[in-house]
Amino acid sequence: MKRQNYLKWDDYFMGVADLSSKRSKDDTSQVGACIVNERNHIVGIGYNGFPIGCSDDELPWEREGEFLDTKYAYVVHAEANAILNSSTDLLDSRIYVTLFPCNECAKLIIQSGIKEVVYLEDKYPDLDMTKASKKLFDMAKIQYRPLKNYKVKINHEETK
Ligand SMILES: Nc1ccn([C@H]2C[C@H](O)[C@@H](COP(=O)(O)O)O2)c(=O)n1
Ligand SMILES: [Zn+2]
Repeated sequence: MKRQNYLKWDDYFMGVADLSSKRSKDDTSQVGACIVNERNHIVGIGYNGFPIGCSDDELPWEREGEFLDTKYAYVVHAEANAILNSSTDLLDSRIYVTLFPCNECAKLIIQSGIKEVVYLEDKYPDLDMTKASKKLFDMAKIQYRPLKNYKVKINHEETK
C-alpha cells in the first residue's frame, strides 16, 4: 500500500529552507531560502550571512546603534544569497523562505523571474519595507502565500 503520510513538496522545500537557516550566525533572526524550478528541482539555497571573505567574528551582529555598528550595513539576505547561488535561469521558479521578503529582496525576486513566494513567518507586517514588498509583488503579479501547518520544524539545538 502507498504510504500516505509522506512529506509533501511544500513541507519538503520549506524544510530545506528551514535547515539552511540553521547556518545563520544572526542571534535574532535566522532566515533560510530555497528556490525550486517548475520540475521541483532545487536550484538555489541560501541563508542570511556576511559576504564571502567578511569575517563573522569581526563584523557586528547588533540590531541597534550607529548604522555602521549594526548587522544591517553588512548582511546579505537569505533570498539574495539563494538567487546569487542559483545554478540556472530562475524564470517561473518559486522561492520558499522562512521570513517574508523585505523590499530589497522583493526587487531581486521579481527581476530574477521567480513567480511565487511561499513563506513561513510574516514577522514585520507593519513595517514600510514589508508593505513595499507586497505592493511590488502585487504590481508584478507575483503570488505569495503563507505555508500553513508546517510541521517539520528542524531544531538542531534540541539535539545538543
Ligand atoms: N527577508 C529577509 C529579511 C531579513 N533577513 C535577515 C537580515 C538580518 O540578518 C535578519 C533580520 O534581523 P532582525 O531585524 O529580525 O533582527 O534577517 C533575511 O535574510 N531575509
Ligand atoms: Zn531581504
